[in-house]
Amino acid sequence: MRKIYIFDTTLRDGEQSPGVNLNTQEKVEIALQLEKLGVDRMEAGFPAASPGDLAAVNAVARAVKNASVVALSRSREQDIEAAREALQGAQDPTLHLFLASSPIHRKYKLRMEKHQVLETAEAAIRYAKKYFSRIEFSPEDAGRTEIDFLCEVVAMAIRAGATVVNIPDTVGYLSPYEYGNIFKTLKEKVPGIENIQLSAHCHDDLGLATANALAAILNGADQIEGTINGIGERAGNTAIEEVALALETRADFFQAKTGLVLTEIARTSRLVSKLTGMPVPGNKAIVGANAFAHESGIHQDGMLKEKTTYEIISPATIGLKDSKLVLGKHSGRHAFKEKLIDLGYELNDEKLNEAFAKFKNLADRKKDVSDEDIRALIEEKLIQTPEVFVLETIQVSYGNQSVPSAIVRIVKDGNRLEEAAIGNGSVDAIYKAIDKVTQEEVELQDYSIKSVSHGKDALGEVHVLLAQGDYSAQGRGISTDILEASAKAYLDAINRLIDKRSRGEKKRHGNMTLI
Ligand SMILES: CC(=O)SCCNC(=O)CCNC(=O)[C@H](O)C(C)(C)COP(=O)(O)OP(=O)(O)OC[C@H]1O[C@@H](n2cnc3c(N)ncnc32)[C@H](O)[C@@H]1OP(=O)(O)O
Ligand SMILES: CC(C)C(=O)C(=O)O
Repeated sequence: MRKIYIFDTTLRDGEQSPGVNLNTQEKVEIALQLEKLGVDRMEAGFPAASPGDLAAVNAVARAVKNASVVALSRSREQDIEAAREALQGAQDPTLHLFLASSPIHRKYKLRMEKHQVLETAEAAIRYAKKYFSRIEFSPEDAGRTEIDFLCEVVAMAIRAGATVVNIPDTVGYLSPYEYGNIFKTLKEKVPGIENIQLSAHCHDDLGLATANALAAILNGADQIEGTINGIGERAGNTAIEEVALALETRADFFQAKTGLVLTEIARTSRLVSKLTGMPVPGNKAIVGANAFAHESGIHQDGMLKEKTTYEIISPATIGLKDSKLVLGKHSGRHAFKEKLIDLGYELNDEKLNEAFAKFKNLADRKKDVSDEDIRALIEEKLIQTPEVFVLETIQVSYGNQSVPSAIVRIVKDGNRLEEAAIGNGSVDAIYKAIDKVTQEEVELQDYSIKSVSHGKDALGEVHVLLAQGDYSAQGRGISTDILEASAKAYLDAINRLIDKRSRGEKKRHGNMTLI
């Protein structure tokens, strides 16, 4: 199996993500984690960019023992000197020199002719060779460079002493077929190419960074450059975790592997996200929160029967505990029952069906149904008392300049009863309308509300305590809407009061309710 070297540039190209700025301590923390991950080379920064970056690269160079620390430099002596200073103390330093080679960059940015590009790059490599035994050279925007000129540039870099030649698709312009062909052509045409390593550096402007890196591997690339979570300039770089897992999962096809400690991937991803402040999208391959989460009933049923039906990678491979079955409106009974067992509930088929119907109802109104939501649903069911009054609908009118009003429709013995009322607030209006329907004279002694799950669509749980003469009862209501939860709690307490009264179950002692 061929070894593919991993050149991590999270601390350099990754840091070029707009809005990201890592201080020395943060760079060292990430570098040490990258070392645990087992990257072969790590680009720590661009020392000529600022004294702060020079110091940060130096701190990384001194901290890291098991990977080559790399510093980026333009093809200019002053940048090379800055990189030299920054890499002092490194066990195995690499200098990364670059100069653009494409017609657009030559004409507009560098204002150089082809021969000047060749001369400038050669002079820089030869100057650097006095100080560095490992030199990587990158013809920037190689992807849009005339192939014959690119061959000339690569041949020059090899003659001048580069040990790795990198082929950047700087603007993420190429298709995998075209990018792979560049490697094939260089291998066929450039003398001495077998004496150096060829590297791939791709950007994700067209969403092709990982595909292009894999195409490069299929056509002879020895090294892949990329970042954790795919962060980087504009749309980012090849995500290292994607390449590593593609090679691992499809070793049969690629016949190549990285030396990464794959179980460190999830931890590294979280650290990079935390310190760069760049959240990982939920649907991001390998490290996104949904990468091992299954929502639909048919998939969940398959997963419960045999995980490989819907998972090509085990979450343990990247250091995660387990896959997640996320309950939502597409879930089925198998997954729901499994979740209940996890949460400690064992219901018979009839109760399960009832709970499942309630769950589907909630899932229609709520994006994710959490464990707390399910507990709340089940417990509400288990402690339910006979329902004399059943809430059918409420309609509330509220404006900060008008008097709140509510209309409630309640079913009793199969008859629909409707009443309207105004109140000091929306809840007060609802409660007055309910009083009119139930004709029960009750005193609201306590009202509390709390959220039982997270997010804007969290379930709200309302508790009320009602008193009527010698009787008192608590009521509880749960809904994604707090007014509906309030109405349900109030009616629940009235139903319990009626139940207690019918059983002669008195009494309150002071503020204590006997249950
Ligand atoms: C594809 C990539 O990701 S390359 C890396 C990109 N990263 C960065 O640019 C981050 C760090 N950069 C910086 O801090 C600054 O750009 C610096 C310190 C390097 C240079 O700053 P300044 O001297 O103010 O120059 P500025 O950035 O405005 O312009 C770049 C100059 O470098 C030249 N240049 C660009 N690439 C190279 C190169 N590889 N080798 C030599 N010269 C180069 C440009 O032609 C321009 O030269 P000019 O001033 O003669 O026109
Ligand atoms: C410096 C080079 C490798 C680069 O980052 C690019 O071309 O994208």
